[in-house]
Amino acid sequence: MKNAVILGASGYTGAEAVRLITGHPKLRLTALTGHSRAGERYADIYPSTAHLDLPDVVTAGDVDWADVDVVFACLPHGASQDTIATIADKVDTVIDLSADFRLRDPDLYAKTYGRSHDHQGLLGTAVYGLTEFARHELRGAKLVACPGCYPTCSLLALLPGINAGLISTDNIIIDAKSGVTGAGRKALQSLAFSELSDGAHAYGVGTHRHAPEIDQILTRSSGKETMVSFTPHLIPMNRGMIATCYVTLTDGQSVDDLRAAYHAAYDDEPFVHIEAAGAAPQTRHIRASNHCRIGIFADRVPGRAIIISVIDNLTKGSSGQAVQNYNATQGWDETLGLHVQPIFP
Ligand SMILES: NC(=O)C1=CN([C@@H]2O[C@H](COP(=O)(O)OP(=O)(O)OC[C@H]3O[C@@H](n4cnc5c(N)ncnc54)[C@H](OP(=O)(O)O)[C@@H]3O)[C@@H](O)[C@H]2O)C=CC1
Ligand SMILES: CC(=O)N[C@@H](CCC(=O)OP(=O)(O)O)C(=O)O
Repeated sequence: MKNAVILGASGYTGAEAVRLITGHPKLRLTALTGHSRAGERYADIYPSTAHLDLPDVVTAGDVDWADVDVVFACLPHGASQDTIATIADKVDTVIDLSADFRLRDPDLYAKTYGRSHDHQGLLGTAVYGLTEFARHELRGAKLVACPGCYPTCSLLALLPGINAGLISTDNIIIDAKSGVTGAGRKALQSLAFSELSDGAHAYGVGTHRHAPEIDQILTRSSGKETMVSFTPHLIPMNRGMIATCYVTLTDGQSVDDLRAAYHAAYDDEPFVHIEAAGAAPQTRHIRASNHCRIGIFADRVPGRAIIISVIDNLTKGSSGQAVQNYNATQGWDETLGLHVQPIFP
């Protein structure tokens, strides 16, 4: 057994990490941290866990780091890099769910996140953990930067086509929608039921911080400087996310070629599935699971295709992928702890 600590266990991704890790056969939770909720019983924060024997919530400063093997950091960006810098040499592995170690260029990080990156030595050691495309680097990694939820959903939809040279890097358009848990558990007027329960809106139009993250990976994969058009929306849904990607096929390529490339990339993957031709993926088919479903369509505009991807933002989009990444660092079966089936309906 490995001893695991969850930083930010009082938040939504932290709670999802608790749900998954308590079902993991090789992980034992030894500490849970919070910020404003430190000092509380975990069951008072999440009553659904009352039947579990979980540690009380403490601050990161109160954790006894002796014998801790792995830390799942479910903290806001900024707080995450500062906290990880104080513990990285005390534990074997840090799996960071925040944005702090995703962007390779510290200047781009500062521009995107409005603060400096103060731990650039650590930044240089981080592996970008989009598991399906990072296995070799993940094995033995000490610090893993889990991708953002929108980048996970979008990149799973785009990378097989980009890697096979079937999709042009020009004019990629990503239209994405997220459930409200994507914004975390904080109490904000803009996240109130009365503000959100019966409407939808775009946000971060032309400016969202996940666009440079997607650009970075597509540029690295294609070898061509790539910039995507990316617009996220908030929709009245609790958990789940959908990314509809409009792409141009490279000369002479067809949607059948595209489908063949996606099957080649994903048919052996435990968590990524291609829909039958003509079928569109639905968020309710992956709800509360680590699965991603992808639909591939010809556009009515000749030479263009539409690729649609769905994930659960709290599972494949954050804590599920985090557990999958830890399994990969250890060389374990990647599905350990992740046999949670989609909740339906
Ligand atoms: N929600 C999602 O779908 C996804 C989130 N992420 C990323 O995961 C991270 C966590 O997100 P999420 O769980 O949604 O957020 P929440 O707001 O739900 O939880 C944040 C957690 O961090 C703690 N915290 C807040 N401020 C500080 C601080 N200054 N120092 C230390 N701890 C602090 C909170 O403690 P307390 O509640 O006790 O105050 C809470 O435990 C973020 O970086 C987010 O961007 C990534 C992918 C998807
Ligand atoms: C609905 C909603 O607000 N979603 C969040 C994304 C959550 C996420 O993945 O953010 P990180 O990059 O910080 O990990 C947002 O758009 O900022």
